[in-house]
Amino acid sequence: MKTPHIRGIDFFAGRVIFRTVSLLLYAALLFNVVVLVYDSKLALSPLGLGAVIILTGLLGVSFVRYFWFRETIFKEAIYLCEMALAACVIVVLASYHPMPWLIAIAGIFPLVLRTRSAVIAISVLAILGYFLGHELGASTVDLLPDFFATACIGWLSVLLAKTLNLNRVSLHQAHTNERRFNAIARVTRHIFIITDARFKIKFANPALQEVIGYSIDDIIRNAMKPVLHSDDEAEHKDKLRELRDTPHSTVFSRHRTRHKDGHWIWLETRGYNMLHDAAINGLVFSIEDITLRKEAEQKLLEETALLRAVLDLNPSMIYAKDNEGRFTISNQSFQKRFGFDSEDELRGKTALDLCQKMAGSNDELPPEEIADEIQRQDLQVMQSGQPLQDLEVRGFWRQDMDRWFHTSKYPLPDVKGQTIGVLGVTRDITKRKKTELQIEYQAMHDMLTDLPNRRFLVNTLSTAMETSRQRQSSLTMLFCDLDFFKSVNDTHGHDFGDQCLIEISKRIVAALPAGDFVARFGGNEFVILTNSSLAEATIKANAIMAAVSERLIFDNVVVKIQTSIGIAQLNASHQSPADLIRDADAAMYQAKERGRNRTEIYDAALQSKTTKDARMDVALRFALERNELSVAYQPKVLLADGSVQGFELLLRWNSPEYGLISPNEFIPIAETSGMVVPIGMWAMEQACKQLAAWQQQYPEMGNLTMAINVSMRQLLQTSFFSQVRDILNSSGVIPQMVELELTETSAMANPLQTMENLSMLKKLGVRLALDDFGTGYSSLAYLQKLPIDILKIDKAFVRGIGSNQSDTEIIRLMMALAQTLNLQTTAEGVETFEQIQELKKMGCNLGQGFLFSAPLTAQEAEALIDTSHRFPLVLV
Ligand SMILES: Nc1nc2c(ncn2[C@@H]2O[C@H](COP(=O)(O)OP(=O)(O)OP(=O)(O)O)[C@@H](O)[C@H]2O)c(=O)[nH]1
Repeated sequence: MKTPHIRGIDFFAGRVIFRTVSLLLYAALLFNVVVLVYDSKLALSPLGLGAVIILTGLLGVSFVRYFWFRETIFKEAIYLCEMALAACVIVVLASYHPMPWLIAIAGIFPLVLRTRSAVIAISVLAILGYFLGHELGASTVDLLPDFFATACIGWLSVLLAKTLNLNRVSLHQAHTNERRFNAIARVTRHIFIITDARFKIKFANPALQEVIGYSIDDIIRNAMKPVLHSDDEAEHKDKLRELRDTPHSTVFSRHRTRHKDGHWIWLETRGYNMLHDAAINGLVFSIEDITLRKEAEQKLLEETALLRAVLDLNPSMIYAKDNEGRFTISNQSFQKRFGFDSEDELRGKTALDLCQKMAGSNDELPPEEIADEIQRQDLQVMQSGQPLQDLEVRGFWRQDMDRWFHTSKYPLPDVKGQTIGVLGVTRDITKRKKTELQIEYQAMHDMLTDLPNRRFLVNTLSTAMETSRQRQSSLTMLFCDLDFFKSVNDTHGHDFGDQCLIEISKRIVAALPAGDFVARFGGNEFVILTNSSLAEATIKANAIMAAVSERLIFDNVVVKIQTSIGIAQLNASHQSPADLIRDADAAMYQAKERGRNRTEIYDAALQSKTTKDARMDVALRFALERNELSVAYQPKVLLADGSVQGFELLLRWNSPEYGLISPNEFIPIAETSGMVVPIGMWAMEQACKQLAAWQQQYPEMGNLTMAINVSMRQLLQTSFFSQVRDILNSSGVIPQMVELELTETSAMANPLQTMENLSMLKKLGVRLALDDFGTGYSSLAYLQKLPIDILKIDKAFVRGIGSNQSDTEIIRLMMALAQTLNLQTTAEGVETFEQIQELKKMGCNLGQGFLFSAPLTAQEAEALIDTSHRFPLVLV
C-alpha cells in the first residue's frame, strides 16, 4: 500500500499560464486589428502592416510554444524582447485606433519574469500607456484608471507568479519526500504499519509480506491473521492495548509469530501512539524480523553457557584482567581459591585486593610486594605481546606454602589484535611437584640411611670448594670406611648389616656439629665435609671413631664395628671434587694399611705411592708376556728331623723399570687389578710341572710337597676349579702332594662361597692350607667347617716367641686347635733355633723361614733334594 500521488504540480505554474494567456492575447489582438481594418475600411501604412505581420509572428510563436515547447524554459531576455515587440505592435496599432492592450501585456509577462524585471516592465508599460493615451488625446483624468489598472494587474501578476512558484517548490518538495518515503518503505526489511485505533491496517509496506508471508490483501481483504505464539500472545496484546489507550506512548515487544509457511519467526515491534497527530491519526509500528538475531543470541547464550561450563569445570584457575590489572573474568576454581562466591564479586578487583584478602600475619612477603611482582609479570606480557609460560611457584601465603602452582599468562587481544589485558591459567601442581621433589630427594639421598648420597656430596662439594676459595676458608674432608664390615654381613646377614649402617650413620651425624655435611658415599663409606682445620678435623675423626666403636646390639646380637678415617684438606692442587675425594680416600687406605681403626691425614708421599702403584699396575699387565716373572722355592722343613718336606713356590718380578720387586709389593696390586688370576695360574702351572718333574726324578721322595698361594680373586673365578684340574692332569703331578694356600682374610671374605669352592678342590685330591693364620677373624665354628689340612701360623706370632708371652700363648692355643681339628701345622718366618725348639715343644709339624733357607732357584732346591739335606735344628 502506497501514499496517493500528488499530480499536476506544474499545471498552475506562471509559465504554463503565460503559455496559454499569451496565445489568447495575440489571437485577440489580431482579431481586434482584423475587425478594425474591416469595419473602418482602414488602409494600413507600411508601419501598420509591419506591426500586423509582427503580431502574426508573435501569435505563431506562442502557438508553437503552446503545443510543442511546453517544457522549454525561455530565457528572461527573450521574454523581455517578446514583450517589447508586443508593446511596439500595440503602440503602432494604437495610432489607428486606441487599443488598451498594454494592460494585458502588463498582466501576463510578469508571470515569466523575475520580480525586479517584472516591476520595471510594469512601470514602463504603465508610463507608456499613459503617454500613448496622452498622444492620442485623452485627458490625464481619463488616463489615470488605465495607468493604475496596468500597475495593479501587473502587480497582481507578479504576486500570482510568486505564489505559484512557491506552490510549485512546495509541491515538488512534497513529491520528493513522498517518493523517498515510498522508496525506503519498499526496500527496507523493516515492516512499517499504520493502523487505526482498532488495529485495522491503514498502511503497510511490502516488507510485511516478505517477513511474515501474508500480503496486505491477505490481511485486509481475506481477513487472515498471523498467529502469535501462545507464550507471547497475552503479553503482546496487553502491550498493544496499553499503547492504544495511552496517548503519545510507545511500546516495545518481542514476540513470535507464525510465518504463512508455518515456521515461527521472532519479531521486534516498536509502536508509537500517533492518534493525536491529525496527519497520521493512527498507531505507527516499526516491526523488525529478529529471528536471525534471536538465533545468534541463543547461540551466543549457549556458547557462553558452554564456555562458562568449560571454565568452571576446569580444575585450573582461569582469569582475565584488563589493562589496568582489574579482574574481568574468572572461573569457579579461581574464585574459590580467593574466597569469592561469584565472578561478579571478583570483577573489578586487583591483584593487590586479592593479596590483602589472603594475607596473614606470618607471611614471608607483604601483600604489596607479591602484588607488585604479579603486576610486573602482567605488564611484561602486555607490553611484549608474548606469553609468559611455565612459571612454577610455591604458594605465597602461610596457609598454602606447601602448595605449588604452575602459571602461564597470555596477552589478551581485542578484535583488532590490540592487547587489552592478560589471560592467566594457574594449575595446582602440588602433587606432581611433591613427587618431583621426592624423586629429586631420592636421587640425592641414600635410601637406607637417609643421608645425602654420593651425587649430593659431589654437588655440595663443588659449591663448597668455590665458596671456600672465595672466602679463603678451610674445607676438610673426612673419609670413613668401616673396618671388616664384610664379615659382619657374612656372619650376621645383610639385614643385620643394614641395621648397623643405619645406626652408625646416626652416630656419625650425632657426633658432629649441625653445620657439618655427612653423606653416605657408598657401601660402608661415609664422607664428612667440614670447614674445620686439620687439627679440629682430627678431633672430629676421633669422636666419630669413638661413636662408631660403641657396641651395637640388635636382636640380642652384639657387634663392635670400627672405622678407618682418611682426612684431606682442600688445597690449590684440587681442581675438582674428585681430586679432594681421591686424596681423602687415599688417606683412608693408608689408615687401613696401617692397621685400621685409625685416622690418617693425607700427605703427598701417600699420593706418590698411589701413583706408583698405578704405574706398576700397568707394567704388571705386560710382565707375563714379557717373561719378567720368575719363581723361587722356599723349603718347608720337618721340625722333627730337619729334613725337607716340600717347598712353597714364591713369585718374583724382575721389572726393567722398577727392578726386582717382592710379591708383598706387587701381589696386592695384581689383586686389585685382577692380574692375580692369570699370574696365579701361571705360577700354579710352573709349580705343578716342577713338582711332577721332581716326583719323576726322585721317586724315593714321593712325599715331596709343593705349596702354591691362591688368592681369593682366583678362587671366585668360576673356571678356577676346571683350570686346576687341567693343570694337575696335564702336569701328571700327584695331586695329594699339591698344597693350595689361602690367606685367612680372603677365606673369610665370603665364607659360604669359600667353603663350596674348597670342597670342590678337595675332590681333586689337593691339600689345602690356611695361610697367615691368626691375623684374621675366623670364628672357630667356621674354621671347623672348612675342609683344610694345614694351618700356617703367621710369622708375626712366631717372631714373638721368647719375647712376647701372649704370642706364645696364642700359638699354643692354635696348636691345640689344630690338634683338635686334626690339622697339620706350619710355622712361617722361623728365624731362630729358640723358635724351633719352642715350636717343636708346642707340637708344630713344619717350619719355614730364613733360618733354614731363603727362597731358592729350581737348581738349588734340586741340590737339597738330591743330597737329602737335613737342616740343623739346634745351634751347633
Ligand atoms: N648390609 C649391607 N652391607 C653393605 C651395603 N653396602 C655394602 N655393603 C657391604 O660392605 C662391605 C664392604 O666391604 P669392604 O669395604 O670392601 O671390606 P671390609 O669388609 O669393610 O673391610 P675393609 O674395608 O678392608 O676394612 C661388603 O661386604 C658389602 O657387601 C649395604 O647397604 N648393606
